[in-house]
Amino acid sequence: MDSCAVCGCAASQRCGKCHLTAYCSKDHQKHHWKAHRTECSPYRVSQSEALGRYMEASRDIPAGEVILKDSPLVLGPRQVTMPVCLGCFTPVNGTYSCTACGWPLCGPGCQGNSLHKPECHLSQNRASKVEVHKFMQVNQMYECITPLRCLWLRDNDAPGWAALSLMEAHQGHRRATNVHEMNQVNVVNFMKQYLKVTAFEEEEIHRICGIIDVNGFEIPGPNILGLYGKACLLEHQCVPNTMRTFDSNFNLVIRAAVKIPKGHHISTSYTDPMWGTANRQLHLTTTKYFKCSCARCLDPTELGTHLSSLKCSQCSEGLVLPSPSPLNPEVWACNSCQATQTTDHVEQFLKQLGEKLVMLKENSLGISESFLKSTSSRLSENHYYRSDVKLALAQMYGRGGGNSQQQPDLKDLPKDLLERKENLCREVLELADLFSPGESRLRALLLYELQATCRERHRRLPKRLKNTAQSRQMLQDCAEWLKEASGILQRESPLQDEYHLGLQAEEELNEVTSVLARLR
Ligand SMILES: C[S@@+](CC[C@H](N)C(=O)[O-])C[C@H]1O[C@@H](n2cnc3c(N)ncnc32)[C@H](O)[C@@H]1O
Repeated sequence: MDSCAVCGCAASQRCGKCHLTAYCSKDHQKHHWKAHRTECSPYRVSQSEALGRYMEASRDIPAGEVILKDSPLVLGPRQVTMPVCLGCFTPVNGTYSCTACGWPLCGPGCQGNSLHKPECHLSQNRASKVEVHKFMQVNQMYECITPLRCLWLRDNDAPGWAALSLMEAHQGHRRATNVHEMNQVNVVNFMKQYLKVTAFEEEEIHRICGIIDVNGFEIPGPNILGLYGKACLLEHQCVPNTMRTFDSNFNLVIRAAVKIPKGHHISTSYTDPMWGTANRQLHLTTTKYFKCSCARCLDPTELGTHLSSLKCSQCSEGLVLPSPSPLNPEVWACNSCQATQTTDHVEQFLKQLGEKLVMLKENSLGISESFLKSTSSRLSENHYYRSDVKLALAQMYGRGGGNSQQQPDLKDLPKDLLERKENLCREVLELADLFSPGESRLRALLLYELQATCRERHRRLPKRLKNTAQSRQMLQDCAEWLKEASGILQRESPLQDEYHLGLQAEEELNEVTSVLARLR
């Protein structure tokens, strides 16, 4: 039974807005409103047959508002990882191991790290210490660590275990999959046979593996997976209305990316919003066990962008789209001449192109441009493969350095390539704003590149044109883009490169502002 937020007595009513704070009577609720209104959660938890539990806005939420800050219930290495320190997650090479259990650590400093406690205790049933031999490559021994940290809650943290146990595991769907088989070998059998951990039933271990897959958040950068008791309730949408960041303590912060009106569902993206429909669906069905049927997924044109469309090889104008629906394409058909291609043929073609794309090396400007040229007659202009390459090029042009070929710095970039960089930024930005609306990380990265090209154009102007209204406006735009980019990027954790780019953007903003002040 809940207890009343005012007197602590048994409470049978809840705040009608957030559905979280409880009261014993209407009087106590009224009395508490003055204090509660500032903290009344902007979301409430609802439930439907199609979604299970989900969050909806309990009032209008303005863009940028923090909806939720959630501390991790469990942090552990991702399932597929090379050996990392089980205290701080940095890669390890075996030079130091925990003196109690034998799992490699980065050094004695991490031996007392409380994160390492579960597997350290649970690995001590062995007659000898754990031995890891395979470093600097994926090592299956680590697949058991995050499950062990979850299972540890059962006997050591009752509220944490209760929160974890409420999470969706999709056990029924998982049972017939390869993932279940792999979990049986690498987690269940490994725990029993190698670690000699016998305190958990097989079914319980599988359920935890399901909970990790369905609810885990990958923390960008340091190879960590986190489970969060509240944020796990966020539903997926292919055009989400929130953005998420992690602070340096791995707390998850969810902000409204756009205004979310009262009653609207609050969503995040479980995939990369810049992927095409088939790839997003594949990820969702194989790791989250549901088919997304949002407006974007149901629209063969992906909201008019043609992110997944091909160009017709039979006629010169048409685009080839999945038909009758992207969720169940029987064929791919040209929207001009109606010529069709089998789904298998399209998948095979995209698979081969995808393999080529993976081979494009970082800093290979020429090869990336050739990829765009060679695919221009086969893929739609915005196709996700092309957009991926355009994004890479937008960031590469003017970066300088480079490994094999020396790439020019921005100041030495020929005029046509400076223009090319600017156009690429604008093209990808349009897609990013549509699929990750609001203040997304991708928008910030693109604004940073865009302002760099625009400032460089200003720098190249002859002296007499540097102080016209038009050229001052160029710098004014740069200042606005830098301000927005630095604000977005500095919300990231200082553990991430993006945060440091945010600091750099702020410094550059100061430079632009002082140039503008001198010009006026
Ligand atoms: C991280 S959990 C979200 C919370 C979950 N609904 C619950 O009740 O615990 C992810 C699961 O929610 C459901 N879900 C989330 N977004 C969905 C969507 N757009 N369409 C259908 N199901 C969705 C799926 O079952 C998915 O595996």
